[in-house]
Amino acid sequence: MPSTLDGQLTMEKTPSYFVTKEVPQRIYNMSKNIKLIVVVRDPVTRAISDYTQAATKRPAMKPFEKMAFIDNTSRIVDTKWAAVKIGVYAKHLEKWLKYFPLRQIHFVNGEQLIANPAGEMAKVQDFLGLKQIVTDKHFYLNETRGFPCLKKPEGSGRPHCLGKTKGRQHPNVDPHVLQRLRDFFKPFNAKFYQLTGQSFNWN
Ligand SMILES: Nc1ncnc2c1ncn2[C@@H]1O[C@H](COP(=O)(O)OS(=O)(=O)O)[C@@H](OP(=O)(O)O)[C@H]1O
Repeated sequence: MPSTLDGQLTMEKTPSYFVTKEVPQRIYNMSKNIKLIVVVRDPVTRAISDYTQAATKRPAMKPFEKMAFIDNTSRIVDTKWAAVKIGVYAKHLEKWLKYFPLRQIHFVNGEQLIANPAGEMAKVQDFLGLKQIVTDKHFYLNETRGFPCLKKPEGSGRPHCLGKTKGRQHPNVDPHVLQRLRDFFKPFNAKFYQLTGQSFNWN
């Protein structure tokens, strides 16, 4: 991490921090008072998003319906598959809570970040003790992308949307497979709501 002067905030993001088991202790050793932000979304949609991204790089990948289970007959969810494993948020969070109190962790609701970006950003700014600089004036819905993009409130400068690798079309997944995954994640989601004190209404 670069040095931070008085009055400055340094931010750093990598999605894999949340799920890499050595990271909470490493970060604790660097700073016990650090503020942590985790963006979470429905783990079933997250798994499909993860798969979509991987399948773009590896077109020979098996269909999602085959990847999700350990074999074709038993319908046991493959918890070793990263797309599934990462979505078991409660297990990852428990490791962080051994080092950091909940008040130092802020959870951004990934669905709300799309539906109401200014609202989610207000909570982030609050958590970081910042003035409410980013507001609804900074977002507009890009109809073509179907996602919010950033704009300068004064109308000057070009708007900025995330790159083409974000907000990709997901494959249609067999509804029975989706239901099986929903059932699998249900208790872990409940545990996550209990640990965070927040309900994300994923089921
Ligand atoms: N504003 C805006 N524009 C485009 N996409 C948006 C936006 N806000 C959130 N999202 C969702 O972000 C998902 C991609 O995030 P990732 O977690 O893959 O990003 S990364 O791992 O940090 O690179 C991406 O997932 P996919 O839809 O599966 O591509 C989006 O659903």
